Amino acid sequence: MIGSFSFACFICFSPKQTISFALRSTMVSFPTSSSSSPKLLFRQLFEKESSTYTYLLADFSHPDKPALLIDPVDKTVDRDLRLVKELGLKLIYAMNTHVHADHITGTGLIKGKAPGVKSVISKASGSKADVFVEPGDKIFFGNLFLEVRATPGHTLGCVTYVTGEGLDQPQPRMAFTGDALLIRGCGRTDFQGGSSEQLYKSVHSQIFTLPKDTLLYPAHDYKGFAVTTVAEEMLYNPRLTKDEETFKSIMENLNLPKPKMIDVAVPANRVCGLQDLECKAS
Ligand SMILES: N[C@@H](CCC(=O)N[C@@H](CSS)C(=O)NCC(=O)O)C(=O)O
Ligand SMILES: [Fe+2]
Repeated sequence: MIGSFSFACFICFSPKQTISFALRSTMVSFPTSSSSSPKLLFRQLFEKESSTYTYLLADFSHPDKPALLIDPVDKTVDRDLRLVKELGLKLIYAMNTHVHADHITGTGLIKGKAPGVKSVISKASGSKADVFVEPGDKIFFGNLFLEVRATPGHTLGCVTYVTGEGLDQPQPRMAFTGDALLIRGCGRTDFQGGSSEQLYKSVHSQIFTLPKDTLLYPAHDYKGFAVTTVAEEMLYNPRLTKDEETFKSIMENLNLPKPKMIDVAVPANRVCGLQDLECKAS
């Protein structure tokens, strides 16, 4: 223990939805060596059938240890909830970066197994969820927050969640890019409102403008990578370093087969995955 202090905590999803309350807290020592902040607990989890990354983030210095999951997968929900329990965290949000086409989101199952957890997705996704986020919104967990950036192009409603700026926030910043930016690649743009023109603009205006040392964490990796940085992708991304016309031509000629689960996954994910009884209509 290194001291105690009072502070205000804000839960703020949009300028219109702000709840604030005062808390008394005790700072605890740095919980993990995998994070660059004294408060953030961070875990990168992998689902091997769809090569999906799920991210667990928590404010470990807050008495409740509030936590969130980004892009949970239905098949690994039990693993993820076990980890949350083992670490003594209170899961408050199960979030998606977009409507996934290759696997069923774990958010619906999580809501069934851990009542009180709220599902989160962008308003632009047109999907059901408890909380709809828009660009600029902040999703607080304890004293930490994620900021929402719109990064459409892979799908219309894709967002990137970026750790907040400021002394108490993790440095370097971390950005969870979904399928907008993959390590040395990017999401395909040939279905679900995809647009290569939009994706190019999204990455260049919303991701490549972040500080160069920002750690980028994608929703998938098919090549064995785990993390990259803005600087690395601006130098070495084989698609996004090209000019816009070349990028569009690359994307038009990918000729990828449709994801095996697309016909099951997209309809399920539009209603927050399996067991969506608690999801509110959009
Ligand atoms: N083979 C997989 C699907 C692979 C795929 O299409 N991945 C997507 C992200 S999931 S929507 C993608 O955008 N890939 C880009 C790329 O360059 O590979 C399956 O059948 O599920
Ligand atoms: Fe996707």
